Amino acid sequence: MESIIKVRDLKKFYGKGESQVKALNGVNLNIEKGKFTVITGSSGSGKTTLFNMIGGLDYPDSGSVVVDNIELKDMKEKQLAVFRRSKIGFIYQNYNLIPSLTIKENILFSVNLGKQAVDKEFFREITGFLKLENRLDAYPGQLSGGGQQRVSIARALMLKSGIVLADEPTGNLDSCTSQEVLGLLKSAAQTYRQTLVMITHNLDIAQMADRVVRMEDGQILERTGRMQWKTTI
Ligand SMILES: Nc1ncnc2c1ncn2[C@@H]1O[C@H](COP(=O)(O)OP(=O)(O)OP(=O)(O)O)[C@@H](O)[C@H]1O
Repeated sequence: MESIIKVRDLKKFYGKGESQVKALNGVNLNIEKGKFTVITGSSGSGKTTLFNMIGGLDYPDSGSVVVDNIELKDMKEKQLAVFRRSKIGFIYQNYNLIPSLTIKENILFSVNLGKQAVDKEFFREITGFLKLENRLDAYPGQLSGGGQQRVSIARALMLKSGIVLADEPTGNLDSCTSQEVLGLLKSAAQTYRQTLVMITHNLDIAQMADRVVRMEDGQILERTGRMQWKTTI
């Protein structure tokens, strides 16, 4: 199986001396194309730091991240910004919608930012899939939390980037809405052949994934059997 994301001996330390935090302490990870991977682990284990490295939002101290055959550490800030816009659909806990734009404008925001042509047929399909077709002229504040998260999923999918990174996407939703939104996100990722990487504390969500990797103290533990884990270093 082809790995679309390859992380090699990735390190990111904060601070110096005794107070130094090894947020990523030699992470190795291959993520297969088209699969749904969950990254879980306790608070402070390094999940968000890893997410930021894979998404080209921050530079590591050492090691390498290759996304879709692109080595991220070789890129300058501006190139990374272009990479993020074109290659990654981001989904966050707080939705990150622009309140003064309509739902339609929010969904098209990333595509317009990247100056990509809008595929109108795909837009109709995605908004139908995510049950947003009747809310396109509304504003984010007029939608429920679940509705707003469906908008951010639509915005990520519209990029057709192939990779969707989601950081606790249901963290602000009740459990019933979480299930609905996750079901839609998972089936949309499958239908549109996206590689979905999701950070979550929620073990119910982890059960829906093709693969679960757990982080601890800046390292990846891979499941080797029922409730057994080993480091990948
Ligand atoms: N900018 C920073 N400056 C200093 N320390 C940081 C910084 N960012 C993260 N850290 C530290 O690095 C470690 C890993 O943080 P990270 O946010 O990646 O963990 P996490 O697993 O995502 O935690 P959570 O589940 O609480 O979001 C933590 O000890 C955190 O305090």
